[in-house]
Amino acid sequence: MEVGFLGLGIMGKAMSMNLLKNGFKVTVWNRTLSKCNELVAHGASIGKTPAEVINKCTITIAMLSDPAAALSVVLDKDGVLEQICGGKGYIDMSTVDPETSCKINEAITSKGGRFLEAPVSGSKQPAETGQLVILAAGDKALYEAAIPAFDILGKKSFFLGQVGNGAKMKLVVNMIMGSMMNAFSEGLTLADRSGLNPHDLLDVLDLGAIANPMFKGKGPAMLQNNYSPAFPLKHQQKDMRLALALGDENSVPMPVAAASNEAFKKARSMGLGDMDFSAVFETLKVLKHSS
Ligand SMILES: NC(=O)C1=CN([C@@H]2O[C@H](COP(=O)(O)OP(=O)(O)OC[C@H]3O[C@@H](n4cnc5c(N)ncnc54)[C@H](OP(=O)(O)O)[C@@H]3O)[C@@H](O)[C@H]2O)C=CC1
Ligand SMILES: O=CCCC(=O)O
Repeated sequence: MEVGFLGLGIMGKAMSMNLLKNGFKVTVWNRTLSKCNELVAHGASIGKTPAEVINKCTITIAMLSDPAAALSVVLDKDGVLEQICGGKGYIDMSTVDPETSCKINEAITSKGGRFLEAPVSGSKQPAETGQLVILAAGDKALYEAAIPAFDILGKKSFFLGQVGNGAKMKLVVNMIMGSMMNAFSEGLTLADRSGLNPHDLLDVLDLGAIANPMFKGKGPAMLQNNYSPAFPLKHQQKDMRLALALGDENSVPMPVAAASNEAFKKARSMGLGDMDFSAVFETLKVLKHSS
């Protein structure tokens, strides 16, 4: 199967590499074109523009940073829209809001193309090992055509109905995750400041009802001030902001998420946006120094 792939950041690089290693022919494009070189060394072809990739491939996947990037790659000059047509499918796996996804759907389908949104749960390592959870919605026939690729990329795919539902599910999940990361950071800080060993807290948490892979995976690195980015903090803050907007639209009070968003904004203002989202822990250390 031949697929196009637009966006070779942390996730896109790992996902397209995984497709290549599993026998797919892949044509890649990235805004910073030099990032295509490593994929080419593993057998990928390059498209010089998104339009060129769409022209070559029946199905093209995108994994881009945010709503502005997702819209730009479709609508701007040399973008997806210039070449999309009947018989071609476009799958956006970026995390965006439902409105952005609906706009892209309208643009693609107005040219006769098929559209599926398919954001993912899971980070850099699950992307490398094909263990993502795929939250698809939109064109069911395109979903079925993409299953061979989804089976490589993920451990489970959900089809959630109409366009927007995948985006909503992803935002709800990441809203919970961002709030948990803040509670975890506060817990580690409280343990330390009240005279406990935070490593003991990690052990206690791991044996109880709130044990989870995020605490287990990120906790030891956080205690070493290691925030090597798997999920960049700027993207987590973007997801909190988009989830809060979804809460506004649906009149859902979300004081916990709102407080977490403020903490991520503070971390961004401290220059931590490109670090892993667990670097929100650093915002609490600032309080210590200033007290
Ligand atoms: N990292 C993670 O753990 C996860 C991330 N996600 C989501 O996946 C998406 C990608 O994340 P990730 O790979 O971590 O992000 P990165 O920041 O590593 O990569 C972002 C990608 O978007 C491209 N890009 C940014 N702005 C534009 C633009 N205006 N036009 C064209 N391309 C643009 C970048 O190109 P360039 O190289 O030129 O900058 C790069 O390819 C995000 O929506 C994120 O929320 C979802 C699940 C997990
Ligand atoms: O959007 C990023 C999600 C990261 C994760 O699920 O670990």
